[in-house]
Amino acid sequence: MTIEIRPVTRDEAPAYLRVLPYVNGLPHWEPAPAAWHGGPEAWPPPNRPATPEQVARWVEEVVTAGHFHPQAAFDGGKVVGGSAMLSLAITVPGLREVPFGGVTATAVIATHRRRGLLRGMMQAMFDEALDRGEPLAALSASEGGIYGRYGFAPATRRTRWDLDRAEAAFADADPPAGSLELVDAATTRQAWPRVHEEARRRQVGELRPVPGKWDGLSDDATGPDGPTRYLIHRCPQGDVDGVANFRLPWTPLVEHTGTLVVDALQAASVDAYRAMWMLLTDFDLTRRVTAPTRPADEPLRWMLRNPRALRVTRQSDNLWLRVLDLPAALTARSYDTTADLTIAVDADPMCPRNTGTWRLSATPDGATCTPTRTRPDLTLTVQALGSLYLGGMSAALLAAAGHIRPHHDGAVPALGRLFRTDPEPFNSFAF
Ligand SMILES: CC(=O)SCCNC(=O)CCNC(=O)[C@H](O)C(C)(C)COP(=O)(O)OP(=O)(O)OC[C@H]1O[C@@H](n2cnc3c(N)ncnc32)[C@H](O)[C@@H]1OP(=O)(O)O
Repeated sequence: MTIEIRPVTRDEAPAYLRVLPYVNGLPHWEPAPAAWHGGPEAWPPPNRPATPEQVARWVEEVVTAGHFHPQAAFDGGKVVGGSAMLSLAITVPGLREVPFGGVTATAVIATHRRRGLLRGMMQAMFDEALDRGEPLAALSASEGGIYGRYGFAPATRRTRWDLDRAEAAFADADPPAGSLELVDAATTRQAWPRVHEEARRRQVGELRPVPGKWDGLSDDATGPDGPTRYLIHRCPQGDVDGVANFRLPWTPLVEHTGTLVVDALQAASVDAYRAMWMLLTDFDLTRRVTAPTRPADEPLRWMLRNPRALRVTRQSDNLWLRVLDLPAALTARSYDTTADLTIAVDADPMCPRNTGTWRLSATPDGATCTPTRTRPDLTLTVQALGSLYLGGMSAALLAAAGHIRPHHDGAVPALGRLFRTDPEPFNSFAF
């Protein structure tokens, strides 16, 4: 078997797409209970294999979108695996925007798995991302056991929670300022980009969406999931500052009847956030609300008279991060404290320039990161650095798990103080 790994030409794009599970109708999410997806079901229903018209439409998107960079593995000229990077941007500590390569649309056909094809494509994508000046890579992992070996590690979390309507009383029941409106999909397609743009600039971990992200929203009912309904909030001046997509799905299971599912909710103000949740948690003829893709630290809990009523029913990793260019990444974010720390990174064969000892001199105004020969304060894996980068992971926890090795007392607390951010990083959607 001679495998060739290289970018995909326009003529090869249909064959690249057809190896992908979401195109050929094979499972593309891990089944429960370890599933990373947020839906209430044990395993999401499979897609039907794409029609030739759909493939033709996606080919146009793949080859014409400047931000889409596909790679494929060829065996005897036939596409047997594919992966792609999207050029995106993420909000990092200091509320700065940093470009990154988002790994997506990845698969190797069943006959060619476990032979290093994904490793080969990943290496090609890392090299291209570095050439484009993207110091980070990120992804959502279909399975938790695959991506650590390429240097990725969980950097944000997401939770699914349930709240029974009978327990959803708010501690402060006064109506928030502004007004709510139930709207159609066309209005929502306009509202989402505005609200998300405002919110993502204030939330570490949030992503700049790809063009057309909300174009697919519709008012059509699709099967038992029911049509998506849309809610917006306007501030007293009339501007939209909150938006939510929710459903009232039909189910044959008595225990799931009367469930209102909030698929997405984003607010650019506290009033919009509180007003939307007040309506959605007290919807007539429902019993409970379930929200599948929410931050681990949901302010709603602390708005309730009974905070315990909001029950987390699934928690999983969300965005996995990989530092490709260590000095560029560490100087792209800011730090709340002033500190000098010397960190050594274990061997990183896929991005060898990361390996070595680095002196990070951080202040709230900026940081420098330069190679040094001095004795390090601590040694860590590139995975630990990926988990720490957005400020959501405890350095003490990673040290206790053996991913950080301090060389003197005080090194791990100093690292923790330097990297931690509040609130916890969160990305409201994947790519
Ligand atoms: C970011 C996303 O797009 S998520 C979607 C990912 N796609 C899927 O899950 C679709 C179904 N799965 C697949 O198509 C393939 O299994 C892939 C793409 C995940 C992996 O492709 P492969 O070419 O088999 O991976 P590759 O051979 O490079 O694997 C490298 C290592 O990962 C291991 N590995 C790969 N997949 C798995 C897995 N599912 N579970 C456990 N280990 C795995 C291999 O055994 C190998 O181990 P080694 O480094 O110790 O030798």
